[in-house]
Amino acid sequence: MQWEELTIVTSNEAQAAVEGLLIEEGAEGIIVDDQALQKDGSAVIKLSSFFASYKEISKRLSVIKGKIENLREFGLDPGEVEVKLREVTDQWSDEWEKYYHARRVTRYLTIVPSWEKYRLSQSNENVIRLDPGKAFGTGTHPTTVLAMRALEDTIRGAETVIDVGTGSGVLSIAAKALGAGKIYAFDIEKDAVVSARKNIALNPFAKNIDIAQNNLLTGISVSADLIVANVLPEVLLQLLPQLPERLKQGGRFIASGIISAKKDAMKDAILKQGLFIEQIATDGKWVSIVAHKTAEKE
Ligand SMILES: C[S@@+](CC[C@H](N)C(=O)[O-])C[C@H]1O[C@@H](n2cnc3c(N)ncnc32)[C@H](O)[C@@H]1O
Repeated sequence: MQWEELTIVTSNEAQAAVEGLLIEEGAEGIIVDDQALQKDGSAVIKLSSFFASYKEISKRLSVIKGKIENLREFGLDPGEVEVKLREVTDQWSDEWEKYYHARRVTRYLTIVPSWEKYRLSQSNENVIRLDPGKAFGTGTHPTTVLAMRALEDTIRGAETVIDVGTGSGVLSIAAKALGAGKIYAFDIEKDAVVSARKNIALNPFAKNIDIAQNNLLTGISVSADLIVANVLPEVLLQLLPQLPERLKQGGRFIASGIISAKKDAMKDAILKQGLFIEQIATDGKWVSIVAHKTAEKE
């Protein structure tokens, strides 16, 4: 198969955000070189991302460059950005598999690549099998891990869950492993829906998950006990006004994908929807927030 390899050199602090952008543009995989150096010897991050040729990513280059420059508005300095595009025919996925191994990402959840053999080390460990067609599909990104930790703290059993921006489906599968009931998973990207379906099929316990292509919760009439969304802050801001109607009384919202510079703005925006913040967690420069609909005793 013909691929286009888009290589972006950026700063360490912008790495995760640029990865997020590449995923949203439809990258099928990303290889991160965190040992790269610029000509002057300063440390940089080199992200090699792979796109199917038919996606004609070359037509999106100026948009991608613009989005990277816009990260400055979110308090992230992408440094001196270099962007290169070339055609490749080799099997990048062989390369990818070298970097991706089983990892216990939270107390109870372990992510295991679909091709890797794995023996449980503890009886309370839940294994999630994933085939990372997309980089966020690895389940090991800090924003995904924060969301999974919040799911562990929140799920008691049988909750109806909505997963907004499901990507590889990892959070829906995690919610199932933790005992959730019915799950509705949505993503704006058709490829993500396909990838989520495949990953759900890899995990036989993950039954009762409906997946559909949808923009946020527009046109959705389900009410949920729990809504989880790991998406970029600007997407979270669009989602917030839809939450009060879709959450049951006492229902919870888990927001992840928040860069720490945006934490206070996000808290304010959540409070404006009449939700109450009950937990804020951080991992490096990433923040997750858990909020609920009805005030217990604040
Ligand atoms: C950062 S990834 C998270 C994937 C996965 N939930 C995880 O935690 O690893 C964000 C996902 O949100 C999706 N997304 C972005 N904007 C969206 C929108 N307006 N409606 C639904 N999904 C959206 C993207 O396609 C992408 O799959």
